[in-house]
Amino acid sequence: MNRILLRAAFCTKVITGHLLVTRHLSTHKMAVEIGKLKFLGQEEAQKIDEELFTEYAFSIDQLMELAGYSSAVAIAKCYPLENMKKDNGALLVCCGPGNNGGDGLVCARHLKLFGYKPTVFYPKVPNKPLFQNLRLQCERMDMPFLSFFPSEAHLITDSYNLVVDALFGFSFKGPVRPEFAPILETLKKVEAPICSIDVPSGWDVENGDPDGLKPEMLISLTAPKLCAKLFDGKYHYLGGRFVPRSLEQKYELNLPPYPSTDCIVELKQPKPAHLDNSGENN
Ligand SMILES: NC(=O)C1=CN([C@@H]2O[C@H](COP(=O)(O)OP(=O)(O)OC[C@H]3O[C@@H](n4cnc5c(N)ncnc54)[C@H](O)[C@@H]3O)[C@@H](O)[C@H]2O)[C@H](O)CC1
Ligand SMILES: [K+]
Repeated sequence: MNRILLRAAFCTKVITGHLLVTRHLSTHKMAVEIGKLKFLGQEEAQKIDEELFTEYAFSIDQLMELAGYSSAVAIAKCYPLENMKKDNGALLVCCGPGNNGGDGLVCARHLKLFGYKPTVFYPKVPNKPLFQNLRLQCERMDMPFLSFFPSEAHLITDSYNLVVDALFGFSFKGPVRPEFAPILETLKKVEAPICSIDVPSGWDVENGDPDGLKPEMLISLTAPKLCAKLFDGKYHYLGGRFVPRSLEQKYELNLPPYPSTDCIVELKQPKPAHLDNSGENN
């Protein structure tokens, strides 16, 4: 019961002496104890982030690229372009003023390269080269930027196949300030699926928000945050496959194995045991 199921597609090559064995386990399921996969509190998420930059000498651009790329890959997997009915894959990507917003811009860029048609809403661009450049890259790739947020939710529902929510991540502290409050209020009423990067925006990072956004998809980065325990949308993915083993061990993250060379892994709440007849869940 108290487990997360990981659907992993494996293709492993094992060389033993002169024997080459190739194993294809295409629908193999692995169960990971939910109690083992760490759900991070706000401070711990920030500490790990800080340590990646200091102790492990990563730059923010590197990690943001991987975070945004894995988000785009997860979205493309769950919402294939060929199934999109509105305007050949029109999407709205909402980007906030911090690094979560940066992930959103990277995600938009990769979605564009995958053939989707992202429009970006980026109301507060930080005065730092990183964000200015990310915005410019999107502009130069012919992505439209909205100069104001549509006040009516149906305008968004009618025009876009889905909304990427990259407004706030693990540094959000509620209540939401007035400049972003109407945006979140409108997003709550949008009927197109919402895909939240790292944290559903406006949710308390640890306690969620029962009256907040109800994303259909959540892409947790590094490790899920505590609020992800309350996520009950259709798809929950883990991305950001950049955590060194020693850091994972130090914080006892117990990350699930990513399949093969994938940058994402799906996290699935199992059905209650009495409903699951597959036998694979035991
Ligand atoms: N290690 C990783 O997993 C990585 C994750 N990445 C992404 O970075 C965000 C966290 O980024 P950070 O800049 O620390 O914060 P946020 O984007 O969550 O937001 C900060 C931003 O929001 C403003 N703000 C905070 N509270 C409010 C409020 N109540 N109302 C309005 N505005 C608010 C604040 O002033 C800042 O401007 C993480 O979630 C991942 O998505 C990295 O990209 C890679 C490494
Ligand atoms: K978000």
